[in-house]
Amino acid sequence: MIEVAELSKSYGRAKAVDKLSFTAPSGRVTGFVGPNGAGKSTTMRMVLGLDRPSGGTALINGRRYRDFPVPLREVGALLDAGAVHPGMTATAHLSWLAHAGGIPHRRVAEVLDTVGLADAAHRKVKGFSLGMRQRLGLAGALLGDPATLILDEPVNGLDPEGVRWMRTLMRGLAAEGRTVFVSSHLMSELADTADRVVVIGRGRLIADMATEELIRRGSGGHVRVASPHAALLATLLTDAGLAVEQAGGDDALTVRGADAAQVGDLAARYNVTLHELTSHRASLEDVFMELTRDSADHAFTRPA
Ligand SMILES: Nc1ncnc2c1ncn2[C@@H]1O[C@H](COP(=O)(O)OP(=O)(O)OP(=O)(O)O)[C@@H](O)[C@H]1O
Repeated sequence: MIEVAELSKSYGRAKAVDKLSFTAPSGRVTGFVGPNGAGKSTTMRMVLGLDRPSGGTALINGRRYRDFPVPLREVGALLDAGAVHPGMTATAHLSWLAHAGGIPHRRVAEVLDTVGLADAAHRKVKGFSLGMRQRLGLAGALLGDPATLILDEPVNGLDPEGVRWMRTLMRGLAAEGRTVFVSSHLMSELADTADRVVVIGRGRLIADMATEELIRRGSGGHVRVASPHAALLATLLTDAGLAVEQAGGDDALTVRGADAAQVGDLAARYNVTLHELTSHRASLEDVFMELTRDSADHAFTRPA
């Protein structure tokens, strides 16, 4: 379990992370999402003891990262997949990490196999694609068979097959009881993977809840209804206090503020024939855009 309490980091007068509190439980994939510059990497670096907090605490299974005698056995991290010496082979890089972290050398071949790089074990990293580097970074994170994994944008650079593979792996690691804490600036990347999401913007907590609940709370859901009497139906729905828009084509309407049953019941009461009645849930991406609309990094939106 990762417990972050009132965690803050200032760079001069700028607050990269601002009194952030959340928990990432064990046995779950917790997504950590926010627009570019929201403070995700800074938070992860503080959890990993790489940056010193200006205030607050970050604990992994009740201890600070730097208090673990053999950290690699407790926490595996994938931060910057580019941070590998290009002249090293995959095996040499992992052997060096294993040696430095007090991990038995046999783990090198095991983790290369887990991440699908066994065939590239003796190739130099400079010839690796971004996706292969991500896999190698993940192999490094898994080396000490840790109970906690902290992965910063792990699907970055992976092709669709690689993304699917990474999702399955993350879910498998959580199913084994591990804490999997994974960041992305795209909510959609985590929609099928994360049990919980922690959403931040400008260093502050925006939401911390089960993924399903976050979708439910979003206002992007709507009902699509089509009728040969669309104009009459639109009037009836509007009179009932619902927001109604034309949905493309003369016969179709988009209705917000009611579920499909309520729309269908209302149409039945007035004997209005329906040709279509479908419910559309808000996508996680819709909810995310709604939540973070005002918190995107200024530098990101400022015109060049
Ligand atoms: N070493 C530093 N010195 C000064 N400012 C920094 C430093 N590191 C990060 N920042 C600032 O802190 C804020 C948060 O950055 P951070 O990299 O943590 O965001 P992020 O959510 O990981 O973004 P991205 O999705 O783009 O990686 C940004 O405004 C960034 O410019």
